[in-house]
Amino acid sequence: MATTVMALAEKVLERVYGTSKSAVSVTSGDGEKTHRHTHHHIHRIKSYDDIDDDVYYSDEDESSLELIQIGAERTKNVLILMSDTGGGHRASAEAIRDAFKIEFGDKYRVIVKDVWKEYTGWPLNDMERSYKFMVKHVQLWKVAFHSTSPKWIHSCYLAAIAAYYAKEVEAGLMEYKPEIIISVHPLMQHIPLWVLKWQELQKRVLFVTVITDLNTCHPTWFHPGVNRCYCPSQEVAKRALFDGLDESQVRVFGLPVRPSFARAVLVKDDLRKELEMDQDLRAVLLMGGGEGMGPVKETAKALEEFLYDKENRKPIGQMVVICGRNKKLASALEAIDWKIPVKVRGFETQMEKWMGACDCIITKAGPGTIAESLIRSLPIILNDYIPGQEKGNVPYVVENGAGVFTRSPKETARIVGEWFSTKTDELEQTSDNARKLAQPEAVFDIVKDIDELSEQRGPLASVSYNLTSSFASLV
Ligand SMILES: CCCCCCCC/C=C\CCCCCCCC(=O)OC[C@H](CO[C@@H]1O[C@H](CO)[C@H](O)[C@H](O)[C@H]1O)OC(=O)CCCCCCC/C=C\CCCCCCCC
Ligand SMILES: O=c1ccn([C@@H]2O[C@H](COP(=O)(O)OP(=O)(O)O)[C@@H](O)[C@H]2O)c(=O)[nH]1
Repeated sequence: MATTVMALAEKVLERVYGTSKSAVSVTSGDGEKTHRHTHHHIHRIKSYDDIDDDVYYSDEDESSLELIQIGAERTKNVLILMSDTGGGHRASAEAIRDAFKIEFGDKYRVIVKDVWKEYTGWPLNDMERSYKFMVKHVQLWKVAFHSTSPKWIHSCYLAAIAAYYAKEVEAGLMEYKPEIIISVHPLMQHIPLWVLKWQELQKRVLFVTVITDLNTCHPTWFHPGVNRCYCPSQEVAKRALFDGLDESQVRVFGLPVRPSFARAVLVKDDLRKELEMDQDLRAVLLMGGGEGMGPVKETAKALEEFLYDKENRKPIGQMVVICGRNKKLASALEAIDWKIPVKVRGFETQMEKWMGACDCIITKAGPGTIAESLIRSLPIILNDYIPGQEKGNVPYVVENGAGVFTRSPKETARIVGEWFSTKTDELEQTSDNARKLAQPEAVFDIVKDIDELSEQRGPLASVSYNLTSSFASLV
């Protein structure tokens, strides 16, 4: 069934492209090629057969058109496809970009893009809002996640979308002339790969997927047409093999976390001074992903009770609450007159510092936050998860002894209270287990493997966009 649908999808694309491929680009009055965005910006770009070996154009920030002079060793373009559905995909994309820079300097030019948002129309360009709505109405997300799991169902949806937007996606991909495309999002395999296939670029452009879910990920992550599929855990690798990927395509290095987490040496005492926290009291970090989701307020109130020694009228711990983009939550918490030292913060850009300054963390089961906490050896209390992709993160943490799961704010606060008083040994042991599970080098292993793959393809000259039959024939 799935094969039939894939074949149908290809037919749809064939229809879309047909024989006349002139709709993507138009020729301006002066004879130069121009290229039209769905945003109605018109960018002047060179067609690929116009590109000579020494010079190419880049308009990375959309406003400036810069001319890049290239020496003997040309910089390779890497395009990372992501979407801001949750905070994790962007964090992983930025981690990969930073690791490329650290490992290879100017050898690669890395661009992080939400091609759906920038180039297509509804509903793809509005995924963030739709996703937020769906996870708020959690049953709706559960049905959408599970009902789209069979390959033939999601292939149908994606083929329908491709029929509308393949050309726009193509324009988005081609604008950056990538030699390497990295997808860090479950819905960014199929359509880009179809586009590459139809442009006969599949053999020249390296396409890899970096999965950012630790266990029960959606099957759209797995596409047999990729050069590599980087899985963060053995559980995900098993699913990839089960879904038809070959062992040679699969690598398990861990979830990519920003180098500022992986490589920085941070001293707790210094961090507490810098962040103006109490120097002596143990500290708990409370958060709910990039959007500040889950029972954060209730848990903060319960923690206040359990971290206050009523007999001696003094706190036994302090608390940091990071609300992410949830401004309503931040202002509600700021208005409270706390009995213990509390820091309420909005969206923080230096999470590694706040994590480094604390002794344990309470969070929903977001994979990014979990991987970062493990690197900082933080015992984890998971207090919520999004059905589907985050469900499997709970056993991943609990069965490895790196934390516990409870939905009850009171129970959560009781555990923290004990960790900070009578059960400090348990806190230490859980912290050790967390450290053992951490994979701080994952992001570097991933970029090194991509570099190796790209080197195996030979010098860039042979990969350059010297196209005669494919995209060049569009313009
Ligand atoms: C009775 C039948 C009803 C069927 C209704 C189905 C209608 C289809 C509508 C929606 C499609 C739902 C897609 C499900 C596939 C999702 C794959 C997945 O795992 O997505 C996860 C990401 C979010 O990333 C996760 O975020 C987490 C934190 O929040 C965490 O960080 C984790 O690591 C991340 O992986 O979700 C998305 O990006 C989904 C966005 C869906 C928005 C839906 C809006 C509609 C827009 C376009 C329709 C696209 C339809 C394509 C369908 C393809 C089928 C898969
Ligand atoms: O104020 C904040 C809150 C969260 N994050 C980061 O956002 C990501 C959240 O990803 P996760 O997968 O945990 O959950 P999501 O937000 O995708 O649901 C992690 O890298 C966090 O460190 C951040 O940088 N600043």
